[in-house]
Amino acid sequence: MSLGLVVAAAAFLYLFYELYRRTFLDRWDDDVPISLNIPFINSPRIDKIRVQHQVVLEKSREVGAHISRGILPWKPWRSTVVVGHPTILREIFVGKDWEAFDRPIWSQEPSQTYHAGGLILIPNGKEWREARELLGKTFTTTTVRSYMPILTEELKTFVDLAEKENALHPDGFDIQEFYNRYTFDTITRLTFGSDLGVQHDKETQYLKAWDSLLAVSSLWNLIVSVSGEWAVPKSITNEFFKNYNVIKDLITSNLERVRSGKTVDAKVSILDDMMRGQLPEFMQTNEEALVKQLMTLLFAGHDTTSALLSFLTHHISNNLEWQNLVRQEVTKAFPGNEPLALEKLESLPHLTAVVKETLRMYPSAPFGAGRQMNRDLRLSYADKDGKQKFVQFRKGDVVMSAMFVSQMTPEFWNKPVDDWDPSRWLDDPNGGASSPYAYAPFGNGARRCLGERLALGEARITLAELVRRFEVVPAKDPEGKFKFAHYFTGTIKAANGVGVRLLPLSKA
Ligand code: HEM
Repeated sequence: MSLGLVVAAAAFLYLFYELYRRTFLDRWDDDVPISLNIPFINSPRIDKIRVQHQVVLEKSREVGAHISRGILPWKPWRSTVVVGHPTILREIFVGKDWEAFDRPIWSQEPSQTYHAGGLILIPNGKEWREARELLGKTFTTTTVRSYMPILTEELKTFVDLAEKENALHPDGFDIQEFYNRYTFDTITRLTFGSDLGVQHDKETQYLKAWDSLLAVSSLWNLIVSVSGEWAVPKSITNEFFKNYNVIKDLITSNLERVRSGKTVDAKVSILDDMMRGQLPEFMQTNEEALVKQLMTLLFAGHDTTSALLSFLTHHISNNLEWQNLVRQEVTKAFPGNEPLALEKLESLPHLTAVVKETLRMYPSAPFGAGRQMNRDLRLSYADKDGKQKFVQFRKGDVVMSAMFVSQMTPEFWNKPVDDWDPSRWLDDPNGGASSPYAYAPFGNGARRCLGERLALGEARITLAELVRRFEVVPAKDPEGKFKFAHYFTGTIKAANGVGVRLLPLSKA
């Protein structure tokens, strides 16, 4: 190749890059560090894909910037802004422009069929408000308390089965696996009124179909985000709809049951409650829209609660001091094995502190629900030296609310953030954070998690029952098969399960 050609190629590349930079990279004109993301190579690296929440946190600590922007080189007009700074989180959740942070367009794509249109992914606007109002009625403090008979029954099954497993494996067993089935039975029963019995039989078609549905749709999403809908093989869509239809049939059969006036075991269900109210028009005229609202509850309320219980049990089993504090509090409030009641459990400070602290270190959905800008917006925040900084959002930008970052950044907390230390919550509702928006495991504002009271109720009642019956200690694990780690698949889970032994208290 002649020297002239090399010079011409270099000049062309330089001009191309300059044009690219000026047109795309400089257009944001703010203080947010920018990186060109190449999926699987630097963002997230393929070997780190399961711990991307930790990678984001580490990067944020390393550069001291708690907001960052990534762009795909071939889609430079749209950036993804990861926000872990409480000032901007506040704007996203409750600021005067909160509606500019809408749900993402991709949430309307076919790969999201099972819950697109459900409350989590429905765009801001009339249909979302109507759905939120309807479902909101089934998640008030009073309604959640009325779910106690179902919660108590499922809890009893869980404890019986865990006790049997414990007897079979004196060195310890994985309690996360049991939580997974317990929370699935609880949420399906509360939502549709169906007692699926997966606690007794993990091979039931429903749990299998649900797990496959989530796995296949993650794969589908991944292909779409890197290449586009055209690249999704037919085998994936077929597998998706096969599983989708199992869950859909379960819901529609319950819809028919409610419409024909039958209730299950004379117990309540969210579906029964919903159908007693006035359905918004868009759900009356389109049954699929109604089905999706219910599927969303299953999606939102299963993994998240199971993760909270798993991480809670991990820490309680490794911290007998706090376990004893919670036990003393529970046995004092419910002497002589009195039945547990949510009203009283909600007022126990140590129980509340351990749950809050667990959600600080392991917010089940570490990036919340994705958002996408429906218009341009420029916001300011102060860095740690009090200097004013700007972040420019452009229409179409994807925005991730990274509460995992704000909850784990030393700058925003007055005690070490890497320690599980529930005491930070005893005297301060903000846990010693410099802003009430540094802590947001359930989000905040108009789109705050609807199931928060239910999730907290399940966590409180389960932990209270466990610690008043057993001393919960770590599994004997010389080979490290339960080595503690967490991984990310939209929600976080304990990567190797949570190994425990349950020592009945009379013999402990
Ligand atoms: C520990 C358990 C849970 C955690 C940590 C959690 C967390 C979250 C988060 C972070 C959001 C997004 C908030 C935002 O982007 O502003 C959310 C939304 C939502 N969650 Fe939960 N969640 C949990 C359990 C549940 C349960 C049990 C249900 C119901 C069965 C539920 C139903 C919902 C719904 C319907 C939304 C969407 C609300 C809307 O967009 O209007 N969640 N949740």
